Amino acid sequence: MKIGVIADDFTGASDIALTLAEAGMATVQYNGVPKAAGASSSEVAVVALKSRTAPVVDAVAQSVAACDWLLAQGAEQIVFKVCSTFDSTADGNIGPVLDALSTRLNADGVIICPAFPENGRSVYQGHLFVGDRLLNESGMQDHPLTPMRDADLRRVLAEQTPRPVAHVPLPVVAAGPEAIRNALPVTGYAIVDAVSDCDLRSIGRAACGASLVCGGSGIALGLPENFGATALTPPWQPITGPGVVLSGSCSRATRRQVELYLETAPAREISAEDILEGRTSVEQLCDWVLSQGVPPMVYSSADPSTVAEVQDRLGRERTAQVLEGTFAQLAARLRQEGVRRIVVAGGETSGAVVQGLAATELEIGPRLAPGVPVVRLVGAEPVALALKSGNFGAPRFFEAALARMEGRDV
Ligand SMILES: Nc1ncnc2c1ncn2[C@@H]1O[C@H](COP(=O)(O)OP(=O)(O)OP(=O)(O)O)[C@@H](O)[C@H]1O
Ligand SMILES: O=C(O)[C@@H](O)C(=O)CO
Repeated sequence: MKIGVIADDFTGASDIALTLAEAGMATVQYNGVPKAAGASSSEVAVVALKSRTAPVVDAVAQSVAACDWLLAQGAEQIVFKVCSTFDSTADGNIGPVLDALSTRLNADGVIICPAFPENGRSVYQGHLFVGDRLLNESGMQDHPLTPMRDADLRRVLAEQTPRPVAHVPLPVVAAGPEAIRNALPVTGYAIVDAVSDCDLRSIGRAACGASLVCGGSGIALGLPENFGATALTPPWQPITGPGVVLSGSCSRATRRQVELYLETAPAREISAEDILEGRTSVEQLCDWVLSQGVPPMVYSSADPSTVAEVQDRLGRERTAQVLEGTFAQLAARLRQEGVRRIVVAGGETSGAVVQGLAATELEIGPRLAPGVPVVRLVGAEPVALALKSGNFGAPRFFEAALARMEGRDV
């Protein structure tokens, strides 16, 4: 194996798996740290963790276990995949996980760059932008689990680690891989600016031979060339059968997608309180989904003020547990009942659904949108999944994804 990726959430895992698969590397996504050896034919293994919002000690333990497994499979380089909006809680988890991985891999001067220009994320003067807005004015300041209220990544990371955090500015990046390498500090980390894919390719070349790099999926754009890979479109065998959309994401892009899908398909909104007070159950939801013709949608997506009120009443963790648990159980039941196409919106929601489906391994198919591949849950009855990050995808993503799963375009 050439590249081993540790992803801090499940949509992020399929995002970077797509980048590496499109660059021509044989890529498999594992959900959680596998118990056995991986496929010997794969060049990239992406281990998807649900560690972004986990307590720090758990996030560190899971990440180090993933790293050890990847090293045991022969990984030559480890990538720590974080969100392109650098999502982290007040306690971390990016800094503490990076510290543990750096120690494990004896890495210093580690490149960190979450830029993903195709989806509007760029890093300039050490600050993260979403489109033309600073991160803390992009909507991410209201994220239900990881509100991002500072766009200066040097400061955000410095609060999470005792190690020094340096900065490699854009003019150095523009000067090419050698200039970037020369600008890396001898200890700690470097936030590296990037505003284009060309910058990311240079950064990838600069990372040739580095034991550890960290970023969004954009960080992987330039890495495959270091291993002699050439681009291709991952193949896809259509999967037909009943479909469903499960949306737990409250991000702006998802709320628009939900709004538009509501115009064309049957939908049921769920709330943590309805579930806790017995007004909604997994059984009822399952029966309702199965009785629809057009692939229906079950969603909890709500605006920031509704989310804040619910979290005040029930607590952030309890709300997340109840909603994610419902989506996970519902997905498992629906699969048993023959549902074969599942579109999931939201990273935490996707993690819960994939765990509910007990999916240990996913094959990466072609892109449905930048950062979102269609993936196949392998088995006697294969299931097509789309694990969509909250802010990714065009307004009519749900409909398009369900069609592409069965080999149609809309
Ligand atoms: N109606 C709701 N009320 C309160 N909280 C909610 C509601 N719906 C969802 N949430 C919370 O929002 C979280 C959504 O997180 P999720 O990671 O799935 O979406 P996202 O943050 O938009 O996606 P990504 O991480 O890919 O950007 C849920 O885990 C839950 O805690
Ligand atoms: O990098 C991103 O934005 C996504 O892959 C992701 O991790 C969102 O959860």
